[in-house]
Amino acid sequence: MSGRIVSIMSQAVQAAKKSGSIIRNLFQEGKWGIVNKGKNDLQTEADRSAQRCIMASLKKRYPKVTMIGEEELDSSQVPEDWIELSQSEEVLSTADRLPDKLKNVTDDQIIIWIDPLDGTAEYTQGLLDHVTVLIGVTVNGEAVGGVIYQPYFNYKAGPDAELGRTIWGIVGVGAYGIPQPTVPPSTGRIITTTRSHSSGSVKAAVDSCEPTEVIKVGGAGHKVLLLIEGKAHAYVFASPGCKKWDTAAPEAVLKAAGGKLTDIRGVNIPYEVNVPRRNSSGVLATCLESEHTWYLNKIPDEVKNDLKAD
Ligand SMILES: Nc1ncnc2c1ncn2[C@@H]1O[C@H](COP(=O)(O)O)[C@@H](OP(=O)(O)O)[C@H]1O
Ligand SMILES: [Mg+2]
Ligand SMILES: [Mg+2]
Ligand SMILES: [Mg+2]
Repeated sequence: MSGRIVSIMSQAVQAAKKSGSIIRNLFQEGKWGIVNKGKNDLQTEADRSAQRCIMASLKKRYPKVTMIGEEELDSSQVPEDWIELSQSEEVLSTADRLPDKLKNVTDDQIIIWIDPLDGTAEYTQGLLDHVTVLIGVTVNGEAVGGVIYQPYFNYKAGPDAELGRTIWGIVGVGAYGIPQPTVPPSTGRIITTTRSHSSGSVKAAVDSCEPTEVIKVGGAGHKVLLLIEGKAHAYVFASPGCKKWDTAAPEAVLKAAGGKLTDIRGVNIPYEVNVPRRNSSGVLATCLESEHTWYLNKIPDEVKNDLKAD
């Protein structure tokens, strides 16, 4: 089954774009449908509809692949025009560059992790460029492919601007959709972290890294985009709040771009089917793989010990 990963990724790119147009339509129509899932944890009609679009689309082509989405809902019945079966030519054209270990992968080795709307808190507050759609592809528990679609990219550029951009990557193939190769900011130590889910340990970990600037924004996808774009050096989140669907796609795209994402202790995040959904030991990501150890050594042991894996 050579090329399974490329095939899935090529449809995931298209499905992410389609779900982005559903998110924009719902926002324009003011259809909020907010449900409170827990403390500081909202779900909107856009979260639900985007997930149903992505799940139903990918399930149609890959019925045997395990798919895990953030929202608990049934995606078996969706409007016909939400089913996106097209494939991105750009992704397909990279098939001959796939590393050997990603060739001949079978459906039972793959999990697709879907965060239909990352940055929901910011979405409800009108901070629209913080929102991303995340589709991560993992093989044998390792993040290998990811799509980060930013539906409101360019939304401040005037009524004629084209909205949205797609960033995708496959480890060993490369990252696409960003204007230039990833390089960190040339000066300072710029750290990005949560805007809406802070805590004592989140703050302690950021402070220990001696930042010259802290960028507090919503969404795991958005924060990793800041790294890939060379706007921040590191993403530091010493909290158990992020889940596997928050990190799978960003981790893969960042790795494909030359960066690194692990938990706050430097341990790789596992993505096998039975793992707890929470990333209970936090997130530490850097623009460059080579800078990861520096940040890891700065995180206090108390913080590392407090954030034990489930
Ligand atoms: N304390 C917490 N409780 C619930 N979700 C949390 C959380 N901390 C982080 N998250 C989730 O992790 C993602 C990134 O968070 P943040 O923007 O604060 O960095 C968000 O995903 P969603 O918006 O997809 O739910 C958010 O809900
Ligand atoms: Mg959520
Ligand atoms: Mg999320
Ligand atoms: Mg979400």
